Order: sequence, then structure tokens, then C-alpha cells
Amino acid sequence: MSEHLLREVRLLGEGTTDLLLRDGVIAAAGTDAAREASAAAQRPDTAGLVALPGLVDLHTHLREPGREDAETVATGTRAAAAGGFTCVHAMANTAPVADTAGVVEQVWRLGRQAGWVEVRPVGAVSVGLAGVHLAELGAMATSAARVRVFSDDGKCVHDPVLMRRALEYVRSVDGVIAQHAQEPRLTEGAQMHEGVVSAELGLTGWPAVAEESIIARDVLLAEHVGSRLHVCHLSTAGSVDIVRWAKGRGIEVTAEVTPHHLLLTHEAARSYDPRYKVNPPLRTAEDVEAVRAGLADGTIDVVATDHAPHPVEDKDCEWDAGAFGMTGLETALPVVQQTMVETGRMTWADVARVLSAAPARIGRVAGQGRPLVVGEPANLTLVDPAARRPVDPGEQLSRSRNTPYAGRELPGRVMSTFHRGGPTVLDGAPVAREEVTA
Ligand SMILES: NC(=O)N[C@@H](CC(=O)O)C(=O)O
Repeated sequence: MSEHLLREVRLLGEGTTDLLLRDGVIAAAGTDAAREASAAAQRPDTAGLVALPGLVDLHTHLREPGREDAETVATGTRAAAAGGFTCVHAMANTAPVADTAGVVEQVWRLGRQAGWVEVRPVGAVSVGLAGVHLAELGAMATSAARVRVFSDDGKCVHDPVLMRRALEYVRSVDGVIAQHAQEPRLTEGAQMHEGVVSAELGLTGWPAVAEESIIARDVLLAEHVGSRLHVCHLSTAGSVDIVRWAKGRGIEVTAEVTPHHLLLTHEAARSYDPRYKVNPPLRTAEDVEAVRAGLADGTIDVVATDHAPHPVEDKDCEWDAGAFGMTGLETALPVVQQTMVETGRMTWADVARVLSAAPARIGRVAGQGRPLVVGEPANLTLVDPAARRPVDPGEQLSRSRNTPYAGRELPGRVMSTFHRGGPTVLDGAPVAREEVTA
């Protein structure tokens, strides 16, 4: 088993300490760490790096099975490790759809074989994401993949009766329904946020009310049946208000925001560059302000990447023909540092909460999102917050290159990631899998 002594790391950006990782756990901390380290312990240069619990993504599209040209479990999870993640939830909109125990077990096994991060498959709510019949939620929950998060993401569970039944059903497995809130009739043919920019560009708009009306309905349904609801990629000021109201009422609702909705606005569409085309769409500056405030005050629980890789032919085209979605695993932490830490709205401890502890709790992932103390599993990431560099899509490890940040300078760099005590990234470079499993 590997042994690593991490000298002078800043725990959550605060005081400096040493950590000894051995046999997959944090074996010692403080002055004990160096004393207990054996001569064989590796000693990477970690002085001054911020230590965070390994990041946990609630919303990743790994595309396998079915769209291995865009991403595979192996390439997507290697990109995740490079971004500081030790666990990702793999969305169900694959081909075939992850709506059976067989498919979720396949994805889970591919994740284990790849060895970069823990892969937790998300199960579809409805058969084939068609929104008509409930998928085999119980069989997915009791399979080897132990599914706890169910979502038709990419499609909204629009039928209120199906949504009610799904909410009722997941109570018995301590699961959660993660809703992609998009009223389908209000967004037919939509290409971008409905507002002044869509009017000027002549593109069909996706109005904020299409998201807000579904969230309003679903928090009331969750209250009615006494179940857990999670709101995917919340993007509007009105959505923040509804979730705040629901939490105040004691409804068991949690919500996520993506890095791109924390940073970018619908003004980006003026370029007609489909790299900025995403679902839900980039919104207004007022919405960006509201989601930042909602994340800072705890209304929004989680930052989730919605990493949505697409091959070049689906993005290198006219806006109307472009696919919705952008990559995000390798830039999530830098965007959160820029928008929330450097603006003084959040501390590194808050970052650990929204990118690790809260998503692990919502997904019921044991051994992830834990405080970095002796005896806990050694899932952690080390960040150099002083680094600044432009995003180079050619350097990214995802199989797809559809990042909206190409050429943009972002702060912070993941220097090392440890998954179950083994390094997946060391000194800024991925560690070959044979070394990980050695
Ligand atoms: N977020 C996106 O823009 N795209 C997602 C699915 C979706 O949520 O529409 C995808 O799978 O590509």
C-alpha cells in the first residue's frame, strides 16, 4: 500500500499541518505525521497547498455506454481526478439509458476498473427517459451500484403523477429525485435565455418561468408526500427565491448551481459560438448575482458541474444546430475560486461544503466529503490557489473540448488528488492507473 507524507498543507486554507496517508486512510496529522512516516513514504512538494476533502460531483455526463466518441467512463473520470474530484455521479441519459440494474452495474464496474474516482451511477426515473412509466428504481437501488440519486436529466419529469409516484417510491430506499426543471411546452424550440439578447439575436427564448414553475410544483409535491427533492442546475433568481421559501417551510429540498451559471451570462450568445449553448441557458447578470448570493447563504447546497462533453462536430456548427452542454470537471474549482472565494463571499471551508460534503450527503456516499482528520478515508485534493493560467482546451483530459473558458485566465490549480489513499494526480499530472492500483 502506498504511503504519502504531505508536509505543511493548509487545511481548508487555515492553519498549516502535515498529513500522513497510509493504507487508504489519514493515518496521522500534525507533528505525529512526520514521526510515524516510514522511510519508504513518498514526500511530494506540498508546502502551502490548500487541502480540501476530495470533490464530489452530483452531475456528470460520462456518456458511456453509447457515446464513447464524446467521453468514456475512463476518460471522464481521469478528467474528474485532474479537477480534484474523488467521486462523480454519472447521469442516466446514456444509450441505452441507465434505467435498469444491468446498465447501472455496468457503469459502476467500468468506474471501478478505471480506478480514478468513485463512480456512483444515477438511475433514470422513467423507462427510456420517456416520462411515462417508472423505471425499476428498487432494483437499481439494491444492485451492486447502490443507486440513491434518480434523474431523467436532459428531460424534465413533466407528468405530475409520475413525479409524485417517483418521490413516494424513493422514500423506501432513502433516495432522492434530482429534477431537470424545464416545462417542455414553454421551451419548445428554445435556443437561449428569453430576454433582450434573444430578442435582438432573433433566437427562440427559454423563459425563466419554465424552470421556476416546475420547481414551485415539485417543492409542493415533495412536501405533500414527505420526500426528498433535489433541483438540478438551478439558474434563475426566481428559482433561488422558491427554494429559499421551501426550505423556510421545512420542505426537504436541496439545489445545485453549475460553475457556468456562476460566471457567464446570456451576453455570451452574441458571439453565436455554440460553446455557450447549454441547458438551462446562460441567464442575466441579475440571475448570476442571485445564484451567487443563494450559494453563499446556503439556499443552494451544491456546486455541480453538469459536465456535458460533445464531439467537435456537434459544436463546430451554427448556433441552432449545436448541442446543448459544456465540459466542466477540470474548471469547476477555478471558477468557484474566482466567483465565490476571490469575491469574499465564501471561505475554503464553504468550498469544501458545496463541492464535497453536501453532494456526498445528498447522494448518500459513505467515505466521501468527510473532514480531513485521522481515521477518515484519504480522499482529498491539494490546490495551489496562487496559480493563474489561461484555459487551454488542448491540455484538458476530457475526450471532448467544448469548454466555454478557452483562453480565459482562471485562478487555482489542482496539484494532487488522492483517492482511497492513492495518488491519481501528483504535481499537476495524472498518475498512470497501474501506479494508482499498485
Ligand atoms: N446540460 C446540457 O446542456 N446538456 C446535457 C443534458 C441537459 O441537461 O440538457 C447533456 O447531456 O448534454
